[in-house]
Amino acid sequence: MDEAAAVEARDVVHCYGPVKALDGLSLALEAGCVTGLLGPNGAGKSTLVGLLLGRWRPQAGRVCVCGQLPGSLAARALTGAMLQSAALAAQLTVAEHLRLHASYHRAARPLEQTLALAGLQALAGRRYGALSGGEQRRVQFALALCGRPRVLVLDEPSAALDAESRRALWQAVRTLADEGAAVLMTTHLLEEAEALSDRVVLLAAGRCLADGSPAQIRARVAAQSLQCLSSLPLERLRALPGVTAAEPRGRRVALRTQAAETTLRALLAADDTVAELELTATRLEDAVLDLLHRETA
Ligand SMILES: Nc1ncnc2c1ncn2[C@@H]1O[C@H](COP(=O)(O)OP(=O)(O)OP(=O)(O)O)[C@@H](O)[C@H]1O
Repeated sequence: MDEAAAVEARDVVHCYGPVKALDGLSLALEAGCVTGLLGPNGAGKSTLVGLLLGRWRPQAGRVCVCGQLPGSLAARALTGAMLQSAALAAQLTVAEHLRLHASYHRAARPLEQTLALAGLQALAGRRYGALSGGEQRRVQFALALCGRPRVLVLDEPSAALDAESRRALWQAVRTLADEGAAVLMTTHLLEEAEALSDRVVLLAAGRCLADGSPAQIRARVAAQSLQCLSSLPLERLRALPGVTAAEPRGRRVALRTQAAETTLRALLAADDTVAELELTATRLEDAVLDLLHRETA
């Protein structure tokens, strides 16, 4: 095992009856790095999170958290987690929850610092049950970070957060990584993964399909996106040279192309009504869709 890694999974296989959720997955997470864990529904992301938290053991392979067995007291003391749902006592206030949780940790963060990182200063005295869904998510985030974890697992942390809270959460996650935490974040928001992740791991069918910085993942798909108003039907657009996908985007159509200039020439030759033309570089979302498409093709 890699002693320097904050988390290491090696050759992990995990099955639920006949369903192979993880199929020989190996992954090491470094301190100070935010890793975005991406993948379609059923890819195995939550299974990996469950293994890191010691909820279950792999049927084959090994998982270590800071050299400890996941779920052990030592590993739990070093891990903070924000899962997709949490059952917290409705009658306790935000500050009471945080004080209680901090009391489990030897080097817990001061309450004011935790409140500030999660944007909860104004809500410290409010009962948890009287908070909105997004505010409750921020409390769950605060609980995950209050013990100064060396490994922070965030399972779809932005779900239910408004745009401003989401940006604030991203900033807080960045601060925690800069302090040295190894952060693993699952998300379906590729904009979030792109904005926040130092590294992106794309899972599909329990295996790693791609692993690299957002820029490296984008570079694996030498595609560009072309949007325009066109009178051609989608089938004609899909058949243009270089085009790998065509789909409606509001009034316009979005084409993904491997050869932008060639596609553009053919498009203009075939349709003299083309308007509102816009050519953009590949976003992480396009690259991920392309990689998944190639896998299933
Ligand atoms: N408790 C369970 N019993 C049986 N099968 C399960 C169980 N939990 C997960 N699975 C199956 O294991 C596979 C991986 O599921 P997992 O929840 O890890 O995926 P995921 O990537 O987290 O998906 P999502 O994005 O939908 O949350 C899926 O095929 C799922 O149906």
